[in-house]
Amino acid sequence: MAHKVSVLRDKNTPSPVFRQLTDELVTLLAYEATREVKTVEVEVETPVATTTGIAFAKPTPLVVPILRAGLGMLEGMTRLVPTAEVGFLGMARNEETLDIITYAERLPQDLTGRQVFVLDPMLATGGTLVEAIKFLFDRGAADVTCICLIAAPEGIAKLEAAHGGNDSVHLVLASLDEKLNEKAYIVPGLGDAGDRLYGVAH
Ligand SMILES: O=P(O)(O)OC[C@H]1O[C@H](OP(=O)(O)OP(=O)(O)O)[C@H](O)[C@@H]1O
Ligand SMILES: O=c1cc[nH]c(=O)[nH]1
Ligand SMILES: [Mg+2]
Repeated sequence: MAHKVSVLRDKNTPSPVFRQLTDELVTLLAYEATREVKTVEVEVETPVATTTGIAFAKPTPLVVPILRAGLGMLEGMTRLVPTAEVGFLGMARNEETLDIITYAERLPQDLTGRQVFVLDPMLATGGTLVEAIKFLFDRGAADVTCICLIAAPEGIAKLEAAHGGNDSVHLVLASLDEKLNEKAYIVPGLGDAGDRLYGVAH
């Protein structure tokens, strides 16, 4: 995993390779993130006999990539949990004020009892994830697991302060980096994940 993160960080890694590596990394992280997913026993008919298998418990788990950069993680996640449902949140950080603007959402109004898996490669100040988690709990989510590639200690601290007491909030990471710079970018980080994935058109 560490090797993949190193290539991801390299500013000379072009978007197609960056996308491929993001996809591979999230599948590795998703394995860890879904260890606690609620399951139920189901009867399975094999070509030979009837047996007991397992399936996701209802309500179906919900995967929520945070646009733009979270989208780069979606395929890798749905490859591991193909029967999960997918909802979308579009959130952007104002680079001057660091305020978070939620500019799009396509999510069920009622998330009562649902296990939600949030996808976002970067946890910098924590503003985006704190807001996203609040949004999901406000709609009734039972449990939120955030899958990120890289985090700064400042972002972890903000998440702890906002949701630390809630043992239904979980975080899975590929790398905990050193700090934020004066522009609130993660150091050493990988730059702006959305730009690295999709080019600079924002
Ligand atoms: O922890 P924070 O300080 O909130 O920063 C992290 C957020 O910043 C980046 O998104 P950005 O706002 O650049 O939008 P993008 O995903 O469309 O690039 C990244 O994808 C995270 O969502
Ligand atoms: O380093 C950072 C910080 C915020 N958002 C990013 O995409 N990268
Ligand atoms: Mg983003």
